[in-house]
Amino acid sequence: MTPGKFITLEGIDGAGKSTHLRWLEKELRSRGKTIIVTREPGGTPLGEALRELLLDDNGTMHAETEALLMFAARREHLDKVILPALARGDWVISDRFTDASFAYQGGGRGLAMQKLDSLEQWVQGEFQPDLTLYFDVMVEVGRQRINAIKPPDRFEKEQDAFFRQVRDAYLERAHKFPRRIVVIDANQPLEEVKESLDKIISSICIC
Ligand SMILES: Nc1ncnc2c1ncn2[C@@H]1O[C@H](COP(=O)(O)OP(=O)(O)OP(=O)(O)O)[C@@H](O)[C@H]1O
Ligand SMILES: Cc1cn([C@H]2C[C@H](O)[C@@H](COP(=O)(O)O)O2)c(=O)[nH]c1=O
Repeated sequence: MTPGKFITLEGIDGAGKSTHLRWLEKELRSRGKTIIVTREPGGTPLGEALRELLLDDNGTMHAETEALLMFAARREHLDKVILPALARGDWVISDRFTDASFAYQGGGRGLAMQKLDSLEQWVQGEFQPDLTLYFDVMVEVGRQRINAIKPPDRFEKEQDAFFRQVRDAYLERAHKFPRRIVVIDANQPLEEVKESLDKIISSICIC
């Protein structure tokens, strides 16, 4: 059996991940892959309950509590969804994974990256996505897109300075892991982003 692949999509809020995830799912299905679409925080009943607490716009929590809950949801997600699907030979596409913890809790909240390294090691060992598509967008553009569609959640209520730190941390991750993380310019119009994505999927030959 051909082993499955694990693809993650990352970016600041409003970068366009969810929009392009739907396109990617369709594209890979048309190539005969069995696709499991999931998200973080979430993806399991417990993870979705944690997501509600984490995104609740009236909620407050210590930055370390936030990081621990993200990794707790991830442990469950790996155990119940991601690893079993990959073992069956399915492909898994996740709207966010561990890079988001480094970007939001590390970059945005300022938690020590070594603490996140330890949590990562504890929860997933050496396991990493086969491919991460990072949708890079200017903070102002992401915010405009989000504001146009829904009221902000607890993260989306953060100031631009927070999102600049998140974006910088994502770019640092992309620099550190150039073979895994592909940067896509998501400031472009939808069709152009889709074309870039199409080229990447074809050129990296993950199929
Ligand atoms: N390149 C683009 N040009 C114009 N509009 C876009 C582009 N990409 C996405 N959008 C629009 O921006 C809005 C937010 O997109 P989407 O929900 O895909 O972002 P997201 O990265 O998943 O955000 P979040 O992380 O907050 O869920 C949607 O209305 C979508 O149609
Ligand atoms: C996995 C993960 C997520 N976050 C943040 C990033 C987003 O603001 C929300 C999820 O909302 P989305 O609409 O599904 O993008 O959660 C985080 O801070 N840390 C994480 O590890």
